[in-house]
Amino acid sequence: MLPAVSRSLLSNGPTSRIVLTSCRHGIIGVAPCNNSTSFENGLQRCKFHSVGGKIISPSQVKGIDHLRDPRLNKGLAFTLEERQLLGIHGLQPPRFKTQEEQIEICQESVRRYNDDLNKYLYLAELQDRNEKLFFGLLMENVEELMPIVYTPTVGLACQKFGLIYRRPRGLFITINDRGHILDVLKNWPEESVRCVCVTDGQRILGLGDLGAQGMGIPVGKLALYTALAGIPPYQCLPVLLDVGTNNENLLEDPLYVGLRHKRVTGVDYDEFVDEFMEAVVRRYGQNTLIQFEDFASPNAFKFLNKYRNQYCTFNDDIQGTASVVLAGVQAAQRVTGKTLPQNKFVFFGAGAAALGIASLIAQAMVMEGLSLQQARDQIWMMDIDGLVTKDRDPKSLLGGLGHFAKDKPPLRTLIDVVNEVKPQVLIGASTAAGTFTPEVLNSMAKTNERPIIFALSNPTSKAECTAEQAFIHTQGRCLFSSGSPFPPVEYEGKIYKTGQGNNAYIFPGVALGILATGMYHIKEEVFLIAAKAVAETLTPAELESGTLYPPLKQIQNVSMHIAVKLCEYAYEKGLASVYPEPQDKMAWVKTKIFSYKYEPSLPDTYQWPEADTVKPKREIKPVTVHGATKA
Ligand SMILES: NC(=O)C1=CN([C@@H]2O[C@H](COP(=O)(O)OP(=O)(O)OC[C@H]3O[C@@H](n4cnc5c(N)ncnc54)[C@H](OP(=O)(O)O)[C@@H]3O)[C@@H](O)[C@H]2O)C=CC1
Ligand SMILES: CC(=O)C(=O)O
Ligand SMILES: [Mg+2]
Repeated sequence: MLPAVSRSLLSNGPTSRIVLTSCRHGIIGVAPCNNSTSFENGLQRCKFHSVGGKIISPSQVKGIDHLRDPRLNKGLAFTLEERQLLGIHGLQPPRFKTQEEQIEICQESVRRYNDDLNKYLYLAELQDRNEKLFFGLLMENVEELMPIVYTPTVGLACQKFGLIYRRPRGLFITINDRGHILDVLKNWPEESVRCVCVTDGQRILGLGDLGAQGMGIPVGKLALYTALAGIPPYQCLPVLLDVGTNNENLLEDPLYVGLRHKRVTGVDYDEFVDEFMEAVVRRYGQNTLIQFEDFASPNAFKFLNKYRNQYCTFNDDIQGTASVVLAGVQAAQRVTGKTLPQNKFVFFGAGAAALGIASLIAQAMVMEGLSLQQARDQIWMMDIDGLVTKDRDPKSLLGGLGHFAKDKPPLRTLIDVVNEVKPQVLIGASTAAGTFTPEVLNSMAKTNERPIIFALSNPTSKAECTAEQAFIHTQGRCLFSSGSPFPPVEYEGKIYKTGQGNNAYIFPGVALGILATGMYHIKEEVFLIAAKAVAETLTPAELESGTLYPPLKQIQNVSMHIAVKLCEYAYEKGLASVYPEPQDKMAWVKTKIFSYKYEPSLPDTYQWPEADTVKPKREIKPVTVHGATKA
């Protein structure tokens, strides 16, 4: 006998047809076919999930699905009633454990691994097994576990992707899918995707071209969308665009899982990305947020400029990084007492991250009264060839780098530039480990009471200097931040905490603000607002301890604060598309937040067969064994 919900579907009248339904839960069931039923890609859409992908139809879930589907699984937290009514009684040990107890066990389990990659694998397996437990564990232990699901360990996971690959997560779209990318996108089982994070794997952290193995990055970024900003996991889609790789080692590696040829470039590549963007909005709507991540610098700038007024998109490496560094600089002003225009900046590395930061800082200086040229004059850029000067070939100066070129002799080394410029702020985004030498750090300390040092390159192995080196060689006076985390440093009896100057302080909150307001395009002001929001959440006590960013355990509050500020901005400027305007913006933002807490698995709507329809007990018939009759 079918449960009541299905029975009611079957009795929809003589004109109804019954069709097989496949939904995002991978569930097959029956549903009536009528005018309100939509067909797409040969399958009927699951009407039960039309409310934000949250509602689960009990009539369509088999008992065992509650243990096998990571979104339904609660492990030993199913009550006796749930176990019996869902038909999973006996499929688990008889003990009951609350979610809190389960989180404690997971904490202990993850700590038993000495190797970070094994911790990563444990967490990936947990996410595949029990989504709410995974996010509960992550959200309650951000400081301890962010370095595992994110930088630095995610870098190692990408490098070893071919070896550790177990279960699919995210969508792989290859250059061979041109012409039917929408069909591939339709294979994604979620109906209510709101955010896409996409990479082509060409510049994965500071590790270079990892091709298809770069998938770990959008997966990690989107785990932070949920863990740091509460964006529901089913609204997030990680995408890897595989156009090949120029990494010779990977091309020869039998474990490599991507297309085994050099990168496709030029018009074919551009049209491929165009088709992908169109396919996303066709399937999920015009204001689906598309975050570009870890593209090589020329492509990063090209797509940002091409799409920013056409789609709801931003480039995290350019804009998110710019915002987090500006936040750190604004926080540092409270210590140094200098206004933004009173600072000179030297950038070591002049790629996507550095140029994004330089441009946003210049914009912020203009808001404090400088002309754009005066602002740019305060900023000195260096790349692998040394100081960026006016005598360079203009065609080699991409992404607006030429705006910062100086009319100076081409100084080659960082120490020469630091000695010449005497900057207040030194920013590394070069992927070149150890380049902030003791000599460079000493020079910063000689000309500044409180030198400001950012070693942004990821993962840890690529940082321009360690936190310890920064404090030792500036006699404990620097204000230091790094892209990947460093433990606190003890120097001459004092403990210094360091902040993580990472765009993770920005992109989750920005995404939450965009979703809450339905903005169609993301203007540069968004990143100025986000920077201010981060800087103002830093308390004087935290600043006193040496860090330029709020502690990671506060990062969920930071994201909400950013989202509220973006709500205020979007409604004031008429950029929001969600109406009516919510009066209490914080309350509104909170309605968007995913809760990792387990919910009852027997919704009120669930109706069980009435007593008279229950199948009677099986009659026990006597059987004959070797001629004798047994009851
Ligand atoms: N903390 C954070 O939130 C973020 C950190 N990052 C990190 O920043 C780093 C750079 O990223 P991104 O800007 O996108 O990368 P790009 O490849 O776009 O830029 C790298 C820049 O560094 C220069 N460079 C490379 N080697 C040296 C060297 N030995 N000496 C001087 N300059 C050098 C390159 O010069 P040339 O072009 O001449 O080769 C280029 O200008 C990465 O490690 C990335 O992980 C990025 C985004 C966010
Ligand atoms: C943090 C980040 O986005 C990067 O290193 O690329
Ligand atoms: Mg990145």
